Order: sequence, then structure tokens, then C-alpha cells
Amino acid sequence: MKHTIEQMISAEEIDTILDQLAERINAHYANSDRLLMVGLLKGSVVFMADLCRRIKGHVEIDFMAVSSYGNATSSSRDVKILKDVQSEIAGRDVLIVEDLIDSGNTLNKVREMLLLRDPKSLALCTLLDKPERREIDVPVDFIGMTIPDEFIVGYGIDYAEQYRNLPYIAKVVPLD
Ligand SMILES: O=P(O)(O)OC[C@H]1O[C@H](OP(=O)(O)OP(=O)(O)O)[C@H](O)[C@@H]1O
Ligand code: HPA
Ligand SMILES: [Mg+2]
Repeated sequence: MKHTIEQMISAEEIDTILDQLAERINAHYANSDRLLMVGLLKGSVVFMADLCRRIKGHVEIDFMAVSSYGNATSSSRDVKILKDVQSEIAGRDVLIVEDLIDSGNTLNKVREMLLLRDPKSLALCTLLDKPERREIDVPVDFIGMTIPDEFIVGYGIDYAEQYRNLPYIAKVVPLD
């Protein structure tokens, strides 16, 4: 698809959003030991790197790879687990770290899977939320920013594997 991109959220705004999110997460887990942050590859990598450096205390990180979009711009609803976490989940405070919730299919699948392993607690954090696109209701505990129904890229988020390296978040604008 021929397209261009337009900046929506600057690197400075992302920084502020992360400071605020980290403050809430640190307060929530003040009495927790061995918090496990689970990032969903690949989209959450940049967000996870910046967020985990703001979290205080004993924190561990791990990753899962799930994919539903491939190179398309709409959810296949068939969420595939491509890589599981290596960490023990039972008895742990677990925070799933996601870049973006759109239909909710990805987070819903991961949440259901991790709940079966008896975590002490399981919470969800997303940098961006697109509530207008939701197909499945997922309880999200920490939301960085709510955005309108635009296809977005940057700061780890791709369109056909491109743009993950942008330091800001942009929307994809189709050209005809
Ligand atoms: O709420 P949903 O409709 O499920 O969409 C959100 C998911 O889609 C994107 O990942 P994608 O599957 O494209 O893989 P990626 O993280 O490797 O880019 C994004 O990073 C979220 O993980
Ligand atoms: O807006 C988006 N951008 C990139 N990948 C996505 N996966 C779901 N929504 C999006
Ligand atoms: Mg993803």
C-alpha cells in the first residue's frame, strides 16, 4: 500500500507518559517481591526497555512472542504462540507489557494462558489503547494513552516490519 506517515506522539510526550505509568506501577507493586514483567514480542521491546528502567525494586523481565497480524492491518483473531516465557509464573506477581491493544485478541489470549499457571497476581499494561476497535473485553490495569482508530507505527510498532525504529509514534496515511 502506498502511504506516508504523520507524527502523532513525540518522543518527549512518550517520555512523560512513561514517567506517569511507572509512578503508578511502582506504587501498585511497592510491597511486591520479584515482579515479573512479561513483554510481548516484537512490538513491546522498545516500550519494555524504557519502562523496566523506571521500575524500582527486584524486577525480572521475560518475553513471549505471539502474532496475529502478520503483514496485514487487521487482526486475524487466530493468535499464535510463537515463543513462551522461560520464567516460572506460579506464585509470582506478573505484569504483561504490551505496546498496543486494538481488537484485544492478543492480550486476551496471553492473559488466559498465563492465568492457567496460577500467578499470585496478573495485571496488564499497555502504552496505547484503541478502545474503538475492541472485539473482546480485556481488563487493562495500566494504560499510557488512549488513541483514536488509526493504524499506528513507531516506538517498536510496525507496518509490515517497517518503522519499529522510529523514536516517536506516527499514524499511517494511505496515498492513492
Ligand atoms: O489487540 P490486537 O488486535 O490483538 O492487536 C494488538 C497487537 O498487534 C500487534 O502485534 P503483532 O501481532 O502485529 O506482532 P508484533 O508485536 O510482532 O508486531 C501489537 O504489537 C499488539 O501486540
Ligand atoms: O495500529 C496498529 N499498528 C501496528 N500494528 C497493529 N496491530 C494492531 N493494531 C496495530
Ligand atoms: Mg505485538
